[in-house]
Amino acid sequence: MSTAIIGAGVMGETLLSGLVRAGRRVDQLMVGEKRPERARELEERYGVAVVSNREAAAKADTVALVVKPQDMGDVLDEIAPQLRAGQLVVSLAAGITTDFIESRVPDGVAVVRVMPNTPALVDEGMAAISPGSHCDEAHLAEVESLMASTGKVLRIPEKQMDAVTAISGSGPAYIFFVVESMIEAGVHLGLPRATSTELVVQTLVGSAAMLRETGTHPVVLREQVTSPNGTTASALRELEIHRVRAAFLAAMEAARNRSRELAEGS
Ligand SMILES: NC(=O)C1=CN([C@@H]2O[C@H](COP(=O)(O)OP(=O)(O)OC[C@H]3O[C@@H](n4cnc5c(N)ncnc54)[C@H](O)[C@@H]3O)[C@@H](O)[C@H]2O)C=CC1
Ligand SMILES: O=C(O)[C@@H]1CCC=N1
Repeated sequence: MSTAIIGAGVMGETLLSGLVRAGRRVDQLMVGEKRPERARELEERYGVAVVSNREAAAKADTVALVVKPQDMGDVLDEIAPQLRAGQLVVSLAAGITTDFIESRVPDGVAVVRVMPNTPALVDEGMAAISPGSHCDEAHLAEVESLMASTGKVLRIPEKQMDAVTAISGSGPAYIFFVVESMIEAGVHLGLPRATSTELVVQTLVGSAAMLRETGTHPVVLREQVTSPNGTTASALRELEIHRVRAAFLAAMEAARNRSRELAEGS
């Protein structure tokens, strides 16, 4: 089964590198990319063929669209004449609905919407997938296997996609923001930057491993760290005073709303 990736920016390369690491034959992969210097970079790095979008659409069994939501209409108009029944189009773009894609491709082309995230680069990705209306179990299984090469995959109803985008699609950015803030705080407290960075990164990795390996609720894990009248309680009081919990809710509502706006083309 050949796979084409159209749009090889951050997420397109993440998908491509994951497929290569998972052992997909490079001669079964191809890339369509608008920027010539970026195309050359990927050819050199992976030995993958970079072809026109139309050639990619004509040749591949599965066509993964990884361009910005605002570019999706143009790309679909460009490749639609090359697509034929039986092919599978997979969109990784925020906001873009399967309805939008299905209205622009020939009948009989199956469509699956995916929301991945960047930890896929280290095979710890979280991808959610939703079928379009002409999609059967084999198509979903194909996309599941595509995304499972770089992490976990969850099947969800498409109406949950905007919320999923706000939580796991954008999620790594919130975590990196927290990490960056904690490292900076360590520097303010007098720690060398390298020491602060090592402390914060390992604390994050250790906490994530506890969540996954114990399956214990995060509230319980937080309570275990919070000694009566101790340091953690003092810190958590400040986070509540500064309404960090409310800020997270507002931030993720904003991301969900932005995903909805992208569906409307803005
Ligand atoms: N970066 C992330 O963490 C995530 C991104 N996504 C989705 O992935 C998509 C791409 O996002 P990024 O990789 O971050 O953006 P990006 O800007 O890094 O990559 C987009 C790529 O598409 C190329 N491109 C644009 N028009 C093209 C065309 N007509 N033909 C061929 N290539 C074309 C650009 O040159 C660029 O290399 C977006 O729809 C985004 O919503 C989804 C989940 C996470
Ligand atoms: O920021 C964005 O729009 C994309 C979608 C999810 C993560 N990055």
